Amino acid sequence: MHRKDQICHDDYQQTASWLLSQTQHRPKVAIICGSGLGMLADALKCQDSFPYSDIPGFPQSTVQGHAGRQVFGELKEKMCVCMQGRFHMHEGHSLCMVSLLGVETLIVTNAEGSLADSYQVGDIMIIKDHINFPGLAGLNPLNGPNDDKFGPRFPPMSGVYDKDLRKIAFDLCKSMDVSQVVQEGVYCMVGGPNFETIAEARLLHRLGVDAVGMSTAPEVVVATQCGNKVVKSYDDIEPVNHEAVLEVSKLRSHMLQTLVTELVSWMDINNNAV
Ligand SMILES: O=P(O)(O)O[C@@H]1C[C@H](O)[C@@H](CO)O1
Ligand code: HPA
Repeated sequence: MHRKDQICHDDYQQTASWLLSQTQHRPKVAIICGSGLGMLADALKCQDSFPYSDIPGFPQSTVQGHAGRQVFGELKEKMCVCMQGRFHMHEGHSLCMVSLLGVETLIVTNAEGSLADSYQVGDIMIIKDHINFPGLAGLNPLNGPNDDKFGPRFPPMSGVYDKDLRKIAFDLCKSMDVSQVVQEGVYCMVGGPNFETIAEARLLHRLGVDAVGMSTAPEVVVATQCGNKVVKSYDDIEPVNHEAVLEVSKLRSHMLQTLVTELVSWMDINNNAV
């Protein structure tokens, strides 16, 4: 949603309360669907879905391949909420408010560009850590006066990507017999919306970045401040333009959907509908 220095906790709370008044679902897991990966939301059973334009105080998703709906429903009998369309920093928003819905675990997917020499187009990478480039330069979603209702002023970011959930994801990939296309690596967020120059890509590669994209890090920073566990997977691609990104993400969309579905089914979650 909006930057925290523009919108306060009460505003987020009003939006969250409105959503909770419109649905019986009380999700413990939130899934952010990356470019071209919105079918994760379509798979939810007993859906209640809300176009962003109908949600009070919600911005619009403007990137092609992001439908712009908040979808509540069940995945393997676990209550989830999917953001079918995320807000990128380059769209002027940098943060989601799913924590106020009672969500405890965030699963983030996206479609990004590979830099690691050993990666192939279409590989799936499980993120083990990130570099928040805009954040390092002062463009942080936590900028502005801190409201302790969100979380601490100086939240630690070591061990953000939950080790146990990552292990479960890898074990699931083994049992799905797809380990050959699954990688683990470091993701770097850049501001976009232009893709990197060759010199910029080389710089990131030298810094140890395995894949680069324009999202995810701010969502994970905010979710971590709010006390959520995060697991992250994404299609790793070598794009030349956004259409190519969407095309490649289609390659693995089914596999990613199965992986996220199985991961959710393994989570120890108590459903508590109203
Ligand atoms: O939402 P994600 O991170 O999957 O979207 C990527 C990043 C850019 O917005 C866009 C570039 O193709 O796709
Ligand atoms: N760079 C930044 N963002 C991206 C890329 C990329 O190469 N591919 C998909 N999103």
